[in-house]
Amino acid sequence: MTAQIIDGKAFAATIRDKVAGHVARLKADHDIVPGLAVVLVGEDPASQVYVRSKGKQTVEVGMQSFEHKLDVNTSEANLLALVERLNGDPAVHGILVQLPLPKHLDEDLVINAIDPAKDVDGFHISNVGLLSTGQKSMVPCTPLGCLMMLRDFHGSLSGMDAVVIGRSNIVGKPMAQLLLGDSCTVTIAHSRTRDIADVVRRADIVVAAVGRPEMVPGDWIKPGATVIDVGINRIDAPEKGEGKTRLVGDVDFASASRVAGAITPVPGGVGPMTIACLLANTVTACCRANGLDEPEGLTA
Ligand SMILES: Nc1nc(=O)c2c([nH]1)NC[C@@H]1CN(c3ccc(C(=O)N[C@@H](CCC(=O)O)C(=O)O)cc3)C=[N+]21
Ligand SMILES: [Mg+2]
Repeated sequence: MTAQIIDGKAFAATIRDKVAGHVARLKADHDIVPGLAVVLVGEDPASQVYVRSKGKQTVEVGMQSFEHKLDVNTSEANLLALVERLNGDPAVHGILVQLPLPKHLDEDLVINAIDPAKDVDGFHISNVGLLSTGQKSMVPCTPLGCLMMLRDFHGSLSGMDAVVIGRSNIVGKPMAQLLLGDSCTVTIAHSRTRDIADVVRRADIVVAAVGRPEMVPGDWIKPGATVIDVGINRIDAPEKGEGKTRLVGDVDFASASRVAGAITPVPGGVGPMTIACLLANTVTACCRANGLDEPEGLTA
């Protein structure tokens, strides 16, 4: 069997089209332009690439983009002062502080300083609590994108066995909450899970989010299962030439795609959906801030 490829890049383009439509309507009917502020501390090259990509796509769908770049040695007080300023800025509906932060900055402190209504990453403890109790919240972009692809492919997820590999606050835990919300039977597996191959082999849905290149082999996958690969790992690719690299997921695509029913590729799977959902969350936050009906099909 050869798995169907779930094209996240194409799906993300349809999400951006919907977002652009809502943005145009907000402008025409209410003279409102949604704004997204992205804060980058330091000069990590990969982070710079993502931030540039976010800014470009924000503008492409008609929203305002505010980029704030701070020196790698910036103080916590300085960063918190910026967050406060953005919290109070009515042109800013969404705030994203790019993670990871340099070691001397307390990520939890900074994230929880963001106004939860502007927390388009969904990382603030208020949003985490709201999501886990099934209340309206801002939902983390990567898990939201995964959920959208799963719903699109399967329709209802009710009663399916889902295994999430990885227990991070940014992907694993919120992913599990969303799958539970859609009535899956959810297992979270991680580095200490016993007989992990057998645990994963039970799953109708596998979401791999560990950040270890190609750690999930095809023989962990139940024939016909749907595999969502969240990992984006840059590895050496000497076969492409001296010093070259390539992107791979947390799943061994070659072997898994021979067993799975459907699978997301890397690149072109979850990554583009993450950014599309960031734009979707910004429109949602803007509508809520203005007491307007929020866009349908762009929230969990
Ligand atoms: N507060 C915060 N929120 C984030 O959402 C966040 C973050 N910090 N820190 C860094 C990670 C990483 N991230 C990616 C988003 C899109 C792609 C993406 O579009 N990737 C392309 C490939 C890009 C390439 O070629 O390098 C793809 O998978 O097809 C990748 C990575 C968001 N992050
Ligand atoms: Mg830190």
